[in-house]
Amino acid sequence: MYKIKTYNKISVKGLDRFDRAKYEVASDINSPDGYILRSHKLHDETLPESVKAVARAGAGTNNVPVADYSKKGVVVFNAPGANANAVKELVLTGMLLSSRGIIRGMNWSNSLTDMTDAGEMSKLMEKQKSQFAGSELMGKTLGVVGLGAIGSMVAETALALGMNVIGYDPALSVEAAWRLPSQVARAENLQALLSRSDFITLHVPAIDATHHLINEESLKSVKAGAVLLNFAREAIVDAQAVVQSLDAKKLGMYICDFPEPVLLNRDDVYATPHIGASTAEAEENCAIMVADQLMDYLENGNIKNSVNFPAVQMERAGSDSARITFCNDNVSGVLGNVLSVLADHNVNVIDMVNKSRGELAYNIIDVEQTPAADVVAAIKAVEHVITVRVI
Ligand SMILES: NC(=O)C1=CN([C@@H]2O[C@H](COP(=O)(O)OP(=O)(O)OC[C@H]3O[C@@H](n4cnc5c(N)ncnc54)[C@H](O)[C@@H]3O)[C@@H](O)[C@H]2O)C=CC1
Ligand SMILES: O=C(O)CCC(=O)C(=O)O
Repeated sequence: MYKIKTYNKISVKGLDRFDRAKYEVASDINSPDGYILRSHKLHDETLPESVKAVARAGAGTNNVPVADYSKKGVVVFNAPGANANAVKELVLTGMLLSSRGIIRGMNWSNSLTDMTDAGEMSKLMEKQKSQFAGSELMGKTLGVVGLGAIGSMVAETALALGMNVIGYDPALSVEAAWRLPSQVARAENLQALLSRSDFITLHVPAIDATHHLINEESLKSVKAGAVLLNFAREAIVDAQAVVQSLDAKKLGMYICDFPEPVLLNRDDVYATPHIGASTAEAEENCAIMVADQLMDYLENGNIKNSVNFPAVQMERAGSDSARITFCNDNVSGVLGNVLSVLADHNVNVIDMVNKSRGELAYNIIDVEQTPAADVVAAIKAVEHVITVRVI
């Protein structure tokens, strides 16, 4: 029986993927084999030794101490692209809210509670509506920082609305580059993007390199009146610097998914409570994707969509065979030493795969018979081997 510990509200559609004959799934569970979580922060928690994999039902993994877990041989999965459409739609909403008098206009309408005559209300409305006039998105320039799953969808939608789109992404993957519409112009650097954009939207991960990417210095480059949208992470923007820029009438508005005390109760800030991925569809997509990945790893050792391990997939050699998986420091000779252990114990290898990523290597070896406990112990004892499983 595998045990899965859940954190946060995980879609039932995803949890239903786990066959309850083989899996116990609960928020309160001892010695779990795996975790499924959303934004719950794991940095200050002790990881039980039983945990083999952690599945983030979403995109960002900054709430998981990935580097520490890598050292322990714990695979961290995420759900790339599974909530991108939900975020894209909220970004679009943010752009529309910032360019039209929607919120102020609705608040004004709702304040007319003393009026009882519909005709009088209509007259007043026609007289006052000019204070809520706005501008259109068509023809404006959108700068997209980070052109991955979300950034590319936002860019595509903006182009369809008749906007000009420029993008900046120094780490763009080949796959993401193929996905990108050819009309997206490339900015040489962040400063060039900021100086040309009427709207700036951030879609980068929260990593050391993006910490306070938007700060006092970079905000000097924005066009007067530009709207900044942050549906990525709080840490990417220095909120204090944003407030200074808003007060100086440089930045026009800040639309974000991360309220901070300094941002509250301002007409030029709209802050939603981290609801970018909070749609039924996104929650289901993410939960289903990571549940499937977690099961395939626990039951077969296959790895898909990990942020710290290589992608490794191998068909089972046959129903009579057994599977050994192990992960090790990515140094030479480890696989050879493990194969020597198997040879010394007359364990015949049928099929195998070995891949590495950064400082880690991961291996799947199908063998003719289930290895005895002393063979597993001997593999574990090989220098640089981190974890071993027989499945
Ligand atoms: N508000 C919300 O609820 C949600 C927020 N997010 C946040 O959005 C981020 C992006 O999500 P996805 O597009 O799905 O991820 P992704 O991994 O598909 O795309 C991220 C892109 O950022 C680029 N990048 C990395 N460093 C950069 C830098 N210094 N400058 C410019 N580009 C850089 C990468 O090359 C990549 O193309 C996530 O890491 C997460 O923090 C994601 C989903 C929901
Ligand atoms: O699960 C959530 O609601 C947060 C989504 C998110 O921020 C992400 O996927 O990176």
